[in-house]
Amino acid sequence: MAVIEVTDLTKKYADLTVLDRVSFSVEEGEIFGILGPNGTGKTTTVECVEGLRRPDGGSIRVLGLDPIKDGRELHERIGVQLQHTQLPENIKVWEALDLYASFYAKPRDWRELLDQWGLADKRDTRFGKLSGGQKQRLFIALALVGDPRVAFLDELTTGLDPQARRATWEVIKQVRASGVTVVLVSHFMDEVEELCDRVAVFDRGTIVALDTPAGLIDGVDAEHQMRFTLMTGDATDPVVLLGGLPGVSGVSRNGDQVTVTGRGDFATAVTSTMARNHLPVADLRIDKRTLDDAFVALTGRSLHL
Ligand SMILES: Nc1ncnc2c1ncn2[C@@H]1O[C@H](COP(=O)(O)OP(=O)(O)OP(=O)(O)O)[C@@H](O)[C@H]1O
Repeated sequence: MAVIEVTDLTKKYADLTVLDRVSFSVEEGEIFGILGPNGTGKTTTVECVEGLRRPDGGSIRVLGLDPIKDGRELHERIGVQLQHTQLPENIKVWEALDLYASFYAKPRDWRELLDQWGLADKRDTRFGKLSGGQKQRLFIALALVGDPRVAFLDELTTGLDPQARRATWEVIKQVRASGVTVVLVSHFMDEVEELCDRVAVFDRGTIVALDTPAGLIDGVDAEHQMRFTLMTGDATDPVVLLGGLPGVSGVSRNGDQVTVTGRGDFATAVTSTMARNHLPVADLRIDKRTLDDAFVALTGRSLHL
Protein backbone atom coordinates (compact mmCIF):
# COMPACT_ATOMS: atom_id res chain seq x y z
CA MET A 1 0.00 0.00 0.00
CA ALA A 2 1.33 3.44 -0.91
CA VAL A 3 1.55 5.79 2.06
CA ILE A 4 2.79 8.70 -0.06
CA GLU A 5 1.66 9.48 -3.60
CA VAL A 6 3.18 12.41 -5.44
CA THR A 7 1.98 13.18 -8.97
CA ASP A 8 3.45 15.87 -11.22
CA LEU A 9 4.66 18.00 -8.32
CA THR A 10 5.85 21.37 -9.59
CA LYS A 11 7.37 24.18 -7.54
CA LYS A 12 8.71 27.54 -8.60
CA TYR A 13 10.54 30.28 -6.76
CA ALA A 14 9.88 33.45 -8.78
CA ASP A 15 11.02 32.52 -12.32
CA LEU A 16 13.03 29.50 -11.22
CA THR A 17 11.34 26.10 -11.62
CA VAL A 18 12.96 23.97 -8.90
CA LEU A 19 10.65 20.96 -9.27
CA ASP A 20 9.33 19.99 -12.66
CA ARG A 21 6.51 17.40 -12.61
CA VAL A 22 8.03 15.09 -10.02
CA SER A 23 6.09 11.82 -9.45
CA PHE A 24 6.78 8.93 -7.08
CA SER A 25 5.09 6.82 -4.44
CA VAL A 26 6.38 5.41 -1.16
CA GLU A 27 5.19 2.01 0.05
CA GLU A 28 4.32 1.26 3.63
CA GLY A 29 7.25 -0.02 5.69
CA GLU A 30 10.06 0.86 3.29
CA ILE A 31 13.03 3.17 3.61
CA PHE A 32 12.66 5.40 0.57
CA GLY A 33 15.74 7.37 -0.43
CA ILE A 34 15.80 10.78 -2.08
CA LEU A 35 19.28 11.17 -3.52
CA GLY A 36 20.88 13.99 -5.42
CA PRO A 37 23.47 16.78 -5.32
CA ASN A 38 22.88 20.04 -3.47
CA GLY A 39 20.24 22.31 -4.93
CA THR A 40 18.37 19.66 -6.98
CA GLY A 41 15.11 20.05 -5.07
CA LYS A 42 15.24 17.24 -2.51
CA THR A 43 14.35 19.38 0.50
CA THR A 44 11.71 21.30 -1.44
CA THR A 45 10.07 17.98 -2.39
CA VAL A 46 10.06 16.68 1.17
CA GLU A 47 8.79 19.99 2.55
CA CYS A 48 5.90 19.97 0.05
CA VAL A 49 5.07 16.41 1.10
CA GLU A 50 5.18 17.46 4.76
CA GLY A 51 2.85 20.40 4.06
CA LEU A 52 5.51 22.99 4.91
CA ARG A 53 5.59 24.42 1.37
CA ARG A 54 2.74 24.96 -1.04
CA PRO A 55 3.22 23.33 -4.47
CA ASP A 56 2.53 25.29 -7.66
CA GLY A 57 1.16 22.22 -9.43
CA GLY A 58 0.46 18.51 -9.13
CA SER A 59 -1.05 16.52 -6.31
CA ILE A 60 0.24 14.99 -3.08
CA ARG A 61 -1.42 12.48 -0.78
CA VAL A 62 0.18 11.32 2.45
CA LEU A 63 -1.73 8.57 4.29
CA GLY A 64 -4.66 9.61 2.11
CA LEU A 65 -4.46 13.24 3.30
CA ASP A 66 -3.74 16.46 1.43
CA PRO A 67 -0.74 18.06 3.19
CA ILE A 68 -2.07 21.61 2.80
CA LYS A 69 -5.82 21.11 3.37
CA ASP A 70 -5.45 18.41 6.01
CA GLY A 71 -2.24 19.79 7.53
CA ARG A 72 -3.32 19.60 11.14
CA GLU A 73 -4.44 15.97 10.88
CA LEU A 74 -1.35 15.02 8.91
CA HIS A 75 1.05 16.51 11.45
CA GLU A 76 -0.36 14.16 14.07
CA ARG A 77 0.71 11.20 11.91
CA ILE A 78 4.12 12.13 10.53
CA GLY A 79 7.46 12.77 12.21
CA VAL A 80 9.80 15.39 10.85
CA GLN A 81 13.44 15.59 11.79
CA LEU A 82 14.56 19.02 12.87
CA GLN A 83 17.57 20.83 11.55
CA HIS A 84 20.36 21.61 14.04
CA THR A 85 19.60 25.27 14.37
CA GLN A 86 16.06 24.62 15.53
CA LEU A 87 16.92 23.61 19.11
CA PRO A 88 18.37 26.06 21.66
CA GLU A 89 21.81 25.09 22.93
CA ASN A 90 20.79 25.11 26.57
CA ILE A 91 17.63 23.01 26.40
CA LYS A 92 18.01 19.72 28.27
CA VAL A 93 17.42 16.44 26.43
CA TRP A 94 14.32 15.57 28.49
CA GLU A 95 12.92 19.09 28.12
CA ALA A 96 13.17 18.89 24.33
CA LEU A 97 11.38 15.53 24.29
CA ASP A 98 8.73 16.74 26.73
CA LEU A 99 8.17 19.90 24.68
CA TYR A 100 7.80 18.01 21.42
CA ALA A 101 5.53 15.42 23.02
CA SER A 102 3.22 18.28 24.02
CA PHE A 103 2.63 19.08 20.32
CA TYR A 104 0.79 15.78 19.79
CA ALA A 105 -2.58 14.54 20.96
CA LYS A 106 -1.29 11.00 21.54
CA PRO A 107 2.48 11.14 22.01
CA ARG A 108 4.71 8.23 22.95
CA ASP A 109 6.20 8.11 26.42
CA TRP A 110 9.48 9.93 25.82
CA ARG A 111 11.19 8.00 28.64
CA GLU A 112 10.95 4.89 26.46
CA LEU A 113 12.51 6.77 23.57
CA LEU A 114 15.40 7.86 25.80
CA ASP A 115 16.14 4.21 26.58
CA GLN A 116 15.57 3.04 23.03
CA TRP A 117 17.98 5.55 21.50
CA GLY A 118 20.69 5.20 24.14
CA LEU A 119 20.11 8.65 25.64
CA ALA A 120 18.96 7.65 29.13
CA ASP A 121 22.18 8.84 30.75
CA LYS A 122 21.97 12.12 28.79
CA ARG A 123 18.50 12.95 30.08
CA ASP A 124 19.66 16.09 31.92
CA THR A 125 22.43 17.06 29.48
CA ARG A 126 22.01 20.31 27.58
CA PHE A 127 21.65 20.01 23.79
CA GLY A 128 24.83 22.01 23.17
CA LYS A 129 26.88 19.51 25.19
CA LEU A 130 25.85 16.44 23.18
CA SER A 131 28.17 14.81 20.63
CA GLY A 132 27.19 14.87 16.94
CA GLY A 133 25.92 11.28 17.08
CA GLN A 134 23.92 11.94 20.28
CA LYS A 135 22.32 15.00 18.69
CA GLN A 136 21.28 12.93 15.69
CA ARG A 137 19.78 10.25 17.96
CA LEU A 138 17.88 12.98 19.79
CA PHE A 139 16.57 14.33 16.45
CA ILE A 140 15.36 10.85 15.54
CA ALA A 141 13.72 10.46 18.97
CA LEU A 142 12.01 13.87 18.50
CA ALA A 143 10.79 12.79 15.06
CA LEU A 144 9.26 9.67 16.65
CA VAL A 145 7.76 11.17 19.80
CA GLY A 146 4.39 11.70 18.09
CA ASP A 147 4.24 7.95 17.27
CA PRO A 148 4.20 8.66 13.52
CA ARG A 149 3.45 6.26 10.65
CA VAL A 150 5.96 8.05 8.42
CA ALA A 151 9.25 9.68 9.47
CA PHE A 152 11.16 12.18 7.31
CA LEU A 153 14.91 12.29 7.92
CA ASP A 154 16.88 14.92 6.00
CA GLU A 155 20.69 14.83 5.70
CA LEU A 156 20.86 13.06 9.00
CA THR A 157 24.52 12.05 8.94
CA THR A 158 26.09 15.16 7.43
CA GLY A 159 29.03 16.23 9.57
CA LEU A 160 29.26 12.97 11.55
CA ASP A 161 32.43 10.90 11.79
CA PRO A 162 32.32 7.43 10.15
CA GLN A 163 31.64 5.61 13.42
CA ALA A 164 28.74 7.89 14.38
CA ARG A 165 27.35 7.61 10.84
CA ARG A 166 27.32 3.81 11.05
CA ALA A 167 25.68 3.97 14.49
CA THR A 168 23.02 6.30 13.08
CA TRP A 169 22.38 3.86 10.21
CA GLU A 170 21.67 1.12 12.75
CA VAL A 171 19.19 3.42 14.48
CA ILE A 172 17.42 4.11 11.16
CA LYS A 173 17.14 0.37 10.53
CA GLN A 174 15.53 0.01 13.96
CA VAL A 175 13.02 2.71 13.06
CA ARG A 176 11.96 0.72 10.00
CA ALA A 177 11.91 -2.52 12.03
CA SER A 178 9.43 -0.86 14.39
CA GLY A 179 7.02 -0.48 11.45
CA VAL A 180 7.56 3.20 10.61
CA THR A 181 7.95 4.12 6.93
CA VAL A 182 11.07 6.25 6.47
CA VAL A 183 11.79 8.89 3.82
CA LEU A 184 15.51 9.54 3.87
CA VAL A 185 17.04 12.54 2.10
CA SER A 186 20.74 12.08 1.48
CA HIS A 187 23.62 12.94 -0.78
CA PHE A 188 25.71 10.00 0.42
CA MET A 189 25.80 7.01 -1.94
CA ASP A 190 27.00 4.53 0.67
CA GLU A 191 24.23 5.53 3.06
CA VAL A 192 21.53 5.11 0.45
CA GLU A 193 23.01 1.81 -0.75
CA GLU A 194 23.12 0.47 2.80
CA LEU A 195 19.71 1.62 4.01
CA CYS A 196 17.20 2.21 1.25
CA ASP A 197 14.76 -0.25 -0.25
CA ARG A 198 14.19 2.10 -3.19
CA VAL A 199 15.80 5.33 -4.28
CA ALA A 200 14.61 8.29 -6.34
CA VAL A 201 17.61 9.93 -8.00
CA PHE A 202 17.06 13.68 -8.35
CA ASP A 203 18.86 15.89 -10.80
CA ARG A 204 17.98 19.49 -11.62
CA GLY A 205 14.44 19.32 -10.27
CA THR A 206 13.39 16.02 -11.84
CA ILE A 207 13.63 12.33 -10.96
CA VAL A 208 16.05 10.72 -13.41
CA ALA A 209 15.72 7.17 -12.04
CA LEU A 210 13.74 5.30 -9.39
CA ASP A 211 14.68 1.75 -8.43
CA THR A 212 16.27 -0.41 -5.76
CA PRO A 213 19.98 0.41 -5.20
CA ALA A 214 20.89 -2.93 -6.86
CA GLY A 215 18.54 -2.19 -9.77
CA LEU A 216 20.14 1.22 -10.31
CA ILE A 217 23.61 -0.31 -10.29
CA ASP A 218 22.61 -3.17 -12.64
CA GLY A 219 21.05 -0.68 -15.02
CA VAL A 220 24.39 1.03 -15.56
CA ASP A 221 26.27 0.14 -18.68
CA ALA A 222 29.52 1.57 -17.36
CA GLU A 223 32.92 0.10 -18.13
CA HIS A 224 34.65 -1.72 -15.33
CA GLN A 225 37.84 -3.64 -14.84
CA MET A 226 39.04 -7.06 -13.82
CA ARG A 227 42.61 -7.81 -12.85
CA PHE A 228 44.48 -11.06 -12.34
CA THR A 229 47.94 -12.60 -12.17
CA LEU A 230 49.04 -15.19 -14.76
CA MET A 231 50.29 -18.40 -13.14
CA THR A 232 52.26 -19.74 -16.11
CA GLY A 233 55.23 -17.82 -17.51
CA ASP A 234 55.04 -18.96 -21.14
CA ALA A 235 51.31 -18.40 -21.44
CA THR A 236 49.56 -17.66 -24.69
CA ASP A 237 49.40 -13.88 -24.89
CA PRO A 238 46.16 -12.94 -23.11
CA VAL A 239 46.04 -9.67 -25.04
CA VAL A 240 45.39 -11.70 -28.20
CA LEU A 241 43.28 -14.38 -26.53
CA LEU A 242 40.91 -12.07 -24.68
CA GLY A 243 40.89 -9.02 -26.92
CA GLY A 244 38.06 -10.19 -29.17
CA LEU A 245 35.69 -11.50 -26.49
CA PRO A 246 32.18 -10.03 -26.30
CA GLY A 247 32.04 -6.98 -24.03
CA VAL A 248 35.83 -6.65 -23.73
CA SER A 249 37.08 -3.22 -24.75
CA GLY A 250 40.72 -3.44 -23.70
CA VAL A 251 43.38 -5.85 -22.43
CA SER A 252 46.78 -4.82 -21.11
CA ARG A 253 49.62 -6.84 -19.67
CA ASN A 254 52.48 -5.82 -17.44
CA GLY A 255 54.65 -8.87 -16.74
CA ASP A 256 52.32 -11.44 -15.21
CA GLN A 257 49.69 -8.80 -14.30
CA VAL A 258 46.73 -8.56 -16.68
CA THR A 259 43.99 -5.90 -16.70
CA VAL A 260 40.85 -6.38 -18.78
CA THR A 261 38.33 -3.56 -19.31
CA GLY A 262 34.81 -4.18 -20.51
CA ARG A 263 31.06 -3.79 -20.21
CA GLY A 264 28.27 -6.09 -19.09
CA ASP A 265 29.13 -9.64 -18.05
CA PHE A 266 32.51 -9.77 -19.83
CA ALA A 267 34.18 -11.27 -16.74
CA THR A 268 32.44 -14.64 -17.22
CA ALA A 269 33.71 -14.87 -20.81
CA VAL A 270 37.23 -13.95 -19.67
CA THR A 271 37.42 -16.52 -16.87
CA SER A 272 35.92 -19.35 -18.96
CA THR A 273 38.27 -18.58 -21.88
CA MET A 274 41.28 -18.66 -19.55
CA ALA A 275 40.12 -21.98 -18.07
CA ARG A 276 39.46 -23.52 -21.50
CA ASN A 277 43.00 -22.63 -22.54
CA HIS A 278 44.45 -24.15 -19.35
CA LEU A 279 45.73 -20.81 -18.14
CA PRO A 280 45.32 -20.69 -14.37
CA VAL A 281 45.10 -17.24 -12.83
CA ALA A 282 45.47 -15.93 -9.29
CA ASP A 283 44.46 -12.78 -7.36
CA LEU A 284 41.40 -12.26 -9.51
CA ARG A 285 39.68 -8.94 -8.69
CA ILE A 286 36.68 -7.33 -10.33
CA ASP A 287 35.95 -3.69 -9.58
CA LYS A 288 32.48 -3.49 -8.12
CA ARG A 289 30.15 -1.05 -9.79
CA THR A 290 28.63 1.35 -7.31
CA LEU A 291 25.70 3.66 -7.02
CA ASP A 292 28.20 6.42 -7.77
CA ASP A 293 28.78 4.86 -11.24
CA ALA A 294 25.01 4.69 -11.69
CA PHE A 295 24.70 8.36 -10.76
CA VAL A 296 27.40 9.41 -13.23
CA ALA A 297 25.78 7.31 -15.96
CA LEU A 298 22.36 8.85 -15.26
CA THR A 299 23.34 12.48 -14.88
CA GLY A 300 26.70 12.79 -16.59
CA ARG A 301 28.31 14.09 -13.41
CA SER A 302 29.50 12.84 -10.08
CA LEU A 303 27.51 13.46 -6.93
CA HIS A 304 30.53 14.76 -5.09
CA LEU A 305 31.99 17.56 -7.16
N1 LIG B 1 12.76 29.87 -0.30
C1 LIG B 1 13.45 29.83 -1.44
N2 LIG B 1 13.47 30.87 -2.29
C2 LIG B 1 14.13 30.82 -3.46
N3 LIG B 1 14.84 29.75 -3.90
C3 LIG B 1 14.87 28.68 -3.08
C4 LIG B 1 14.18 28.65 -1.81
N4 LIG B 1 14.40 27.44 -1.26
C5 LIG B 1 15.18 26.74 -2.11
N5 LIG B 1 15.47 27.49 -3.21
C6 LIG B 1 16.25 27.05 -4.38
O1 LIG B 1 15.60 25.89 -4.89
C7 LIG B 1 16.55 24.95 -5.37
C8 LIG B 1 16.32 23.60 -4.69
O2 LIG B 1 16.62 23.72 -3.30
P1 LIG B 1 16.49 22.52 -2.28
O3 LIG B 1 16.89 23.03 -0.93
O4 LIG B 1 15.16 21.90 -2.43
O5 LIG B 1 17.57 21.53 -2.84
P2 LIG B 1 18.25 20.29 -2.15
O6 LIG B 1 18.40 19.28 -3.24
O7 LIG B 1 17.50 19.88 -0.96
O8 LIG B 1 19.67 20.85 -1.76
P3 LIG B 1 20.47 20.73 -0.38
O9 LIG B 1 21.04 19.35 -0.41
O10 LIG B 1 21.49 21.80 -0.51
O11 LIG B 1 19.48 20.96 0.72
C9 LIG B 1 17.92 25.54 -5.10
O12 LIG B 1 18.37 26.15 -6.28
C10 LIG B 1 17.65 26.58 -4.02
O13 LIG B 1 18.56 27.64 -4.11
